[in-house]
Amino acid sequence: MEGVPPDSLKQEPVDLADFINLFDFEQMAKGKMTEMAYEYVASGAADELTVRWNRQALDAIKLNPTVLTDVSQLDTRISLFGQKLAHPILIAPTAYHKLMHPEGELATARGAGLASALYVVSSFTTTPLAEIAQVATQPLWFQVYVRDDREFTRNQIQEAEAQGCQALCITVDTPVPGVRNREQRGNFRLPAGVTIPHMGGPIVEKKPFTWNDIAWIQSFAKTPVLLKGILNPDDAEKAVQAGVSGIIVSNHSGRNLDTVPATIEALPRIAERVNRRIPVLMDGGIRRGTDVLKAIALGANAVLVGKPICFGLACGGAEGVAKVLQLLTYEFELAMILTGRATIDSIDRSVIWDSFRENKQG
Ligand SMILES: Cc1cc2nc3c(=O)[nH]c(=O)nc-3n(C[C@H](O)[C@H](O)[C@H](O)COP(=O)(O)O)c2cc1C
Ligand SMILES: CCCCCCCCCCCCCCC(=O)C(=O)O
Repeated sequence: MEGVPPDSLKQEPVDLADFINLFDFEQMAKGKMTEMAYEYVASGAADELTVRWNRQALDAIKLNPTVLTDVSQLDTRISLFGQKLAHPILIAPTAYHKLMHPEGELATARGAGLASALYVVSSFTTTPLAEIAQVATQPLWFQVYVRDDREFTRNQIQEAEAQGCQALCITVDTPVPGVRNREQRGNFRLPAGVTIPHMGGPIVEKKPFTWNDIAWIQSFAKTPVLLKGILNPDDAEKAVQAGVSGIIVSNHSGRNLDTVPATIEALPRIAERVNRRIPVLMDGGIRRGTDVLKAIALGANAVLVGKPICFGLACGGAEGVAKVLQLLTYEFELAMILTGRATIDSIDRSVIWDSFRENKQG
């Protein structure tokens, strides 16, 4: 358990056959992680209203299935920026994987490989990107927190691209972290020996982070640039005007600004404004195959999953991560079959029961 105090993780074997849906992982992970790590992952900002709304809003959407459709040739494949993916479920960037499992991000990358999933590596990775890239068999993207030291950020991005990362997700919703009361009570700190090799030292200068920085990143980035953390349709329009390659509709799992809307609520109006000019991805509360279907129907090209990956990692390392993704893709395939949709392109607004459709279609 290199770099992690032996008592910081409770690694007793679990039988992954016992996990039948994504919610089971959180239950089990609570017993497997230190309290500090569990509170860090599970919590949201302030009163956690947005955390709850992410789930409630997805639950409230009803489906409108079509019967007697030929779904024998089910095809979940998508293409993003020319990259061919087996399915539209990506691993969201989450920090500090060595708090969840001694193999940290290496296990996550292996799990992504087992489940044919694209993995967005956090800039708060506790494992160097070069090592992750060595074990990855699926595409990697890199998430960027823009540093006060912009030369550091430029080097970080160039290093990520040199390691083979195929896109950059610039997180724009966290100029500062939110009011994280549970994290504060848990007295969050990194255990001795766990480091974040791609974040650099402490902040020395509070520098504004604006659209000018996005233009600057695009001036040297060789890979597609996505903005992660868009909720406002006006910002989505500015992102298109700025020439970015894609956006991720996200409220950071309710960890930053509490009381912003659920992402599934923000998604349709953003998708409408973007009007397919660039891909729109979405995350926040995706736990069921039907959630993936609803997000695609309401305008997402793909979704990302955060907390369940952390819990899967804590429960079973690479196999736990893979099991989370396999359960979700399996549920998604069933949802496609049961709604009569054989391809991703055929998942449109008509699969949403009309009380939730903005443009009623009779
Ligand atoms: C424990 C944890 C750590 C996270 N770390 C990052 C991060 O380093 N960078 C980032 O852009 N987003 C981070 N996020 C946000 C996720 O990328 C993603 O937006 C969110 O988790 C999706 O919602 P979900 O967890 O409900 O699936 C983190 C989320 C969690 C739960
Ligand atoms: C080490 C200095 C970092 C400067 C960059 C500022 C970005 C804000 C940092 C927020 C911490 C969030 C950690 C991971 C995360 O996104 C989450 O927990 O959620």
